[in-house]
Amino acid sequence: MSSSDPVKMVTIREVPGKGKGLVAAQKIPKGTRLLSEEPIIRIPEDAPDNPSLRASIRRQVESLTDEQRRSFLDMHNTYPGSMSTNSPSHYLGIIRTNALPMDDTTECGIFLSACRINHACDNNAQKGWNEAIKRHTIHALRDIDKDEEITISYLGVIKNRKARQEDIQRKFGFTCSCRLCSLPPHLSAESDRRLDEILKLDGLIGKAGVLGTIITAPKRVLRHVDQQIQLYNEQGPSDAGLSRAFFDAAQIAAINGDLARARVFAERAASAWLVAEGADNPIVLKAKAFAQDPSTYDIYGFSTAWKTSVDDIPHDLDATEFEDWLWRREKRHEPGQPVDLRNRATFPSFMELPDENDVDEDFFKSNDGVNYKPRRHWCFLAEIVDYGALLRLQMTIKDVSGETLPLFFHTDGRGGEISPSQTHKGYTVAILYAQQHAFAFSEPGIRHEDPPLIKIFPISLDNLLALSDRVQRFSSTKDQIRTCHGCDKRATCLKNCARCSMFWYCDADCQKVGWLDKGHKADCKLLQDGDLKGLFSLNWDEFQDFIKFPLRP
Ligand SMILES: C[S@@+](CC[C@H](N)C(=O)[O-])C[C@H]1O[C@@H](n2cnc3c(N)ncnc32)[C@H](O)[C@@H]1O
Repeated sequence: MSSSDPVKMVTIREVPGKGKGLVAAQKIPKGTRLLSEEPIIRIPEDAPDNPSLRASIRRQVESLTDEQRRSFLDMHNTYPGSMSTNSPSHYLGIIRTNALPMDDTTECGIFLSACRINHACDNNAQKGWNEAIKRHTIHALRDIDKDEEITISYLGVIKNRKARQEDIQRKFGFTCSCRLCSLPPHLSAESDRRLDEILKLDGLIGKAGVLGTIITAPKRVLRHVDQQIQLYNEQGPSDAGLSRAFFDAAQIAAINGDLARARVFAERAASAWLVAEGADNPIVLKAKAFAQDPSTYDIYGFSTAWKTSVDDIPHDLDATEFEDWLWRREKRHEPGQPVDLRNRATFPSFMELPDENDVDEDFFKSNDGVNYKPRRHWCFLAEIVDYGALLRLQMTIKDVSGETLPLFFHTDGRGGEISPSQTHKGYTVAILYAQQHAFAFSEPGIRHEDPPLIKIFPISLDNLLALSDRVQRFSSTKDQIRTCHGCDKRATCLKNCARCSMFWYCDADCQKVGWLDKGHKADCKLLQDGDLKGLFSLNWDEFQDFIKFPLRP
């Protein structure tokens, strides 16, 4: 990250097809500050052309040294007006062609070397205004070879090829032929798909809002950032959007009280910004301060749903496990192993459900942009808190995150399909493909229309989840080793319960312990229900066609 002599590091040269450009005079490591310049001329951004602007520009040009003036007048002008190189229109044309924004001010400026840098969509350097030193800086985003051209992006957000080409042509009047714009069609299509997806995720993350889904469904927003970062990394690791994305993740964690992850994300944002902006840039200092003590950040702890301390950062995980922890990724479901009913991707809370009025791409996919079908199956679990029937059966239910909501039965039989013996406080409803519905006369809830999509299990939600924990422990196999439900011994040759075929035992004695002392009598009775067993054995991640009750795994 050193800032050595810029004269030696870069040089201005003719670049075929682009006029002049900046070229590396030596090998330059990633993160090196290539330039740090004060403006020689500054004007208000988007200033209208009027006599006072022209007078200000003339004054500034006249006060340049001879060498500065020569360099300024040698700059490219895409606004040919007056033929005279000494006229204010020519000056203004040069400024409009070359000026770089000074982000924290409302001005833009002419910088003798930075304004010589040509554009590439896969730029190897990053431009930025550093308010602390009042200079414009250029940093190497990756290792740059001697004689390689230094490039920056003239565009704010990187879009697909067609949109980029249109923007560049419209705003700057040239056609970009960088490596990214010259990819063969199939690779270009792949890159476009990633960039479109990144942009779409950007929209979803931006829409989330500090008091919106960041609090009510934080895991979903974090998943969007996780996906975005994976796409950035596939696209090319040096995109400037990466630092922003890590900082977004740090904020999502901090807002929800998760200091451990907030620290890790903020550290990653700081390191990415350090490369692109340099150690003295306020944004790097801000990210470092955030990482140092995320609890001092003003958005910390709006919710305590994810409360952790910075000491909770795990140190004994391998790289993949650490990323899974960091991003709160649901454990991938291993085929042949029982499904975990605590997995919120498959068994979401109400706030995590898709909204009926939106196409939530987390849940649905389309091949033609018109017809959508589920990406996977999902099932909403909630406990009956209350119920009644006026015009139709209605329930108040409590979901996995403790939120209560209404469930209205808009079936042909207005809920009459549900037998009274099932309508019981403390029982758990399971609704396949549930979506959020905005009722005109009540708070948001679920409008249930299709009888085969609902099932009521005679068990409380807490007990169902506890049963799922036991199933995870005593019904799964790792390297052909199982755990005896009676004595916890781990072995390969256990016998399974002949009734439910899900729990395993060393022998009849252990089975007796399991049955009488460890609650298997009740569990086994519940597991006689093929639908409950189905919840544990269905392949939820692969959607072929809609499933319904009774489940046929
Ligand atoms: C800020 S100047 C860059 C320096 C300029 N080449 C010069 O000779 O002074 C911007 C202009 O450079 C040219 N330019 C920049 N990037 C280019 C690229 N990738 N391909 C072709 N021309 C480019 C365009 O004419 C553009 O309007």
